[in-house]
Amino acid sequence: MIPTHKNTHPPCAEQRISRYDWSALSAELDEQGCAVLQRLLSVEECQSIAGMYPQETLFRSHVRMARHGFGKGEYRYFQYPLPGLVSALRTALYPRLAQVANHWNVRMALPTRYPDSHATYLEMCHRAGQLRPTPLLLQYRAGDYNCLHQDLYGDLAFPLQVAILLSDPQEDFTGGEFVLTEQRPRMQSRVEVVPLQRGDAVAFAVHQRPVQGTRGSYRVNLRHGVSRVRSGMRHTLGIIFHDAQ
Ligand SMILES: O=C(O)CCC(=O)C(=O)O
Ligand SMILES: [Fe+2]
Repeated sequence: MIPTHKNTHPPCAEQRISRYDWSALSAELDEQGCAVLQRLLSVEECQSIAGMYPQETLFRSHVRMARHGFGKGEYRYFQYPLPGLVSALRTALYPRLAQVANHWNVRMALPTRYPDSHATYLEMCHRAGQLRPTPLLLQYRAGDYNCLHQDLYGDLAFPLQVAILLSDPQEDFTGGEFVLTEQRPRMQSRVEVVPLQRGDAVAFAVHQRPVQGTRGSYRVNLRHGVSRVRSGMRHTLGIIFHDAQ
């Protein structure tokens, strides 16, 4: 029998990241502070990652949001070594976002420049005492929500992060929209609701970004959160690029 050379392996993270139009995504990040990478993960990959939630040995800590006033719902931070796909996505996404981050810092007149490789950036975090991994898995049930926040865990903070919706908004849950707010100096705040399908990733600014004004760039302060889940269950994978103190 003639073997069929159909490649049934999922593409490696670097390959799938390189398929996106990064000049369009970078322009969207510059203009809006967020951009969606449609269908970054397959349905099977989403189910497999969401299915890790009860496997306690994969995680370093478990946070019940209501106890801290963060909202309602729960999340777990992964432990090193991260699951293969989570680690590969973190490594492959970083250099694309580092270019955007460096461009932003030029525009905001901030001196920090980010290295090209995530391994080098993690070494910087580790030298600064930020050793604990930050990728996390979130789980929301009906009535749960995530208050507006910024994921800062020490002096070093990479200015962009990624969240991947692992549940199907048509089948698994209703409500539970990803939202971003942008606080502008001496102006009213702007809100953005980001529509996501299962497997979509949203890249967004962690805490500040430049906005082009009539007389140069000014800085805005961002927060993100999730509106109340009306029914069902919603899982998200969060990829944060700095490690935590
Ligand atoms: O559940 C979400 O969509 C948001 C998760 C979140 O806050 C994060 O990934 O940092
Ligand atoms: Fe967050």
